[in-house]
Amino acid sequence: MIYIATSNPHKVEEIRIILEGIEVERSPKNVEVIEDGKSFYENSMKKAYYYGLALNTPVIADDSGLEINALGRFPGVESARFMEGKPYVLKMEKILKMLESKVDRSAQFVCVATYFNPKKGVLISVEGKVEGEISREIKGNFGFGYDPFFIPHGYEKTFGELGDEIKRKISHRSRAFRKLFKILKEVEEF
Ligand SMILES: O=c1[nH]c(=O)c2ncn([C@@H]3O[C@H](COP(=O)(O)OP(=O)(O)OP(=O)(O)O)[C@@H](O)[C@H]3O)c2[nH]1
Ligand SMILES: [Mg+2]
Repeated sequence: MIYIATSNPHKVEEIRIILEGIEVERSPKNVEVIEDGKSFYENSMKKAYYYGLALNTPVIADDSGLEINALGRFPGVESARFMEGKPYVLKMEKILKMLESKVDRSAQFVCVATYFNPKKGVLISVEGKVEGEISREIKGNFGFGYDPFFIPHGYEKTFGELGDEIKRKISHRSRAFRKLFKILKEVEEF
């Protein structure tokens, strides 16, 4: 069993599906981590490091977000803090307004997955991405956050409409965590 260094239950559910066969649990402690990093890497490593120290056992962390190219890869590492506390539908409506005058609707979800073993000082971070575009309408209730207006390349529907079956195969999170555990199978007894 391995703890996930997150306060986000949606991530725990998705990582559990991705890492089928490996038992994962949400951290029993909520560790206050200031996510002031300029990159997903910095925030992901910070979360893994501080949770790993607090729990004194190996942990995995995820820092992720949506980058919209015509908006200078906004909201990026600010994805969670943009309009903090407001429902995601309001965040998405605001972003759709920001995109009204733009031709380029390309975007990508990015996830950096980090493993930290405080006993051996092993820290490994890998990135996963899924390219796509921002839809003109908010559609579907699957997934979480900005899923209902992100259409992954190769599909006509949003992640919100496509659901777990597709997302678990192609999402930024599944790509990052599958890559991470491929390495861990070699370097740590997983
Ligand atoms: O629609 C989405 N589908 C996804 O698959 C996805 N993955 C991340 N995000 C967004 O990016 C931010 C994460 O911020 P984040 O990595 O800091 O996580 P968080 O603050 O929720 O929990 P924690 O892991 O930091 O405790 C939040 O705004 C999420 O909505 C997603 N949105
Ligand atoms: Mg966060």
